[in-house]
Amino acid sequence: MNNLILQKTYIRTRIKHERQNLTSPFMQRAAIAILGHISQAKLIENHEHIAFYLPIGGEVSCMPIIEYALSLGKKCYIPKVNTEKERAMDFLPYTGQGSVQKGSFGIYEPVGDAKEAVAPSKLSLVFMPLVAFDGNGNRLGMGGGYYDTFFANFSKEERPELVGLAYNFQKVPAIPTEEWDLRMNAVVTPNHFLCFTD
Ligand SMILES: Nc1nc2c(c(=O)[nH]1)N(C=O)[C@@H](CNc1ccc(C(=O)N[C@@H](CCC(=O)O)C(=O)O)cc1)CN2
Ligand SMILES: Nc1ncnc2c1ncn2[C@@H]1O[C@H](COP(=O)(O)OP(=O)(O)OP(=O)(O)O)[C@@H](O)[C@H]1O
Repeated sequence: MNNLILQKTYIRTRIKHERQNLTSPFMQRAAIAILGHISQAKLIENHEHIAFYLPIGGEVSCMPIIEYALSLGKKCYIPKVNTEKERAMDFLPYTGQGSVQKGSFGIYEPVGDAKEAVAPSKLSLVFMPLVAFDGNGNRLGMGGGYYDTFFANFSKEERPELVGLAYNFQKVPAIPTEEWDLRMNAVVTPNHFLCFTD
């Protein structure tokens, strides 16, 4: 393995380990605090088609934000790994807890198939799971390359607003980057709404 991949693997392992030990009250408080920043910034109000994720392994929960977005009449989508292609996922409509089941990697995914997926160009706001981030908006994910691949063919202008959700301890001094790594526009933590400039 080259040095860059080793560094990514090291950061990923360390932070994933730290995330495993979070308690449910801690995670609930964080999710509510994050919703507070998002509602105060009126981030949801300007968008109609919004992508979320359903958390695993100590990721920040989007559930309070999803409920808030649904209450505003927004269309919400959740990723589903497309097992027929490499590093591919689709965003399917989220209509409530009854419409999801455990899928790839043990993550809850919508029951429907890829035919129901939203056209990627409709999404204007995407909440991203992440393992670690840095002060330049670089993101380290689970290592599957799913988000990088999904947005690889978008030009900068077409790309939706990418907003990571994280706990404060997921911020690291620097994430080593490869040419395909996406930069996020913002990261929301329980303490801060961090916007990154170009
Ligand atoms: N909640 C959530 N949904 C998501 C993602 C994500 O990061 N988080 N993804 C973003 O890409 C896609 C799935 N990508 C994944 C890529 C790799 C692994 C993975 O390596 N999992 C470990 C076990 C999980 C763990 O460590 O807790 C494994 O299978 O060994 C999981 C998901 C689509 N849906
Ligand atoms: N646009 C791309 N073109 C070719 N290969 C890619 C691309 N994006 C990602 N990959 C491949 O996917 C692997 C994982 O990428 P990376 O470590 O950046 O994933 P990640 O951002 O942590 O994962 P995820 O987006 O699934 O959360 C890379 O080693 C690379 O081989």
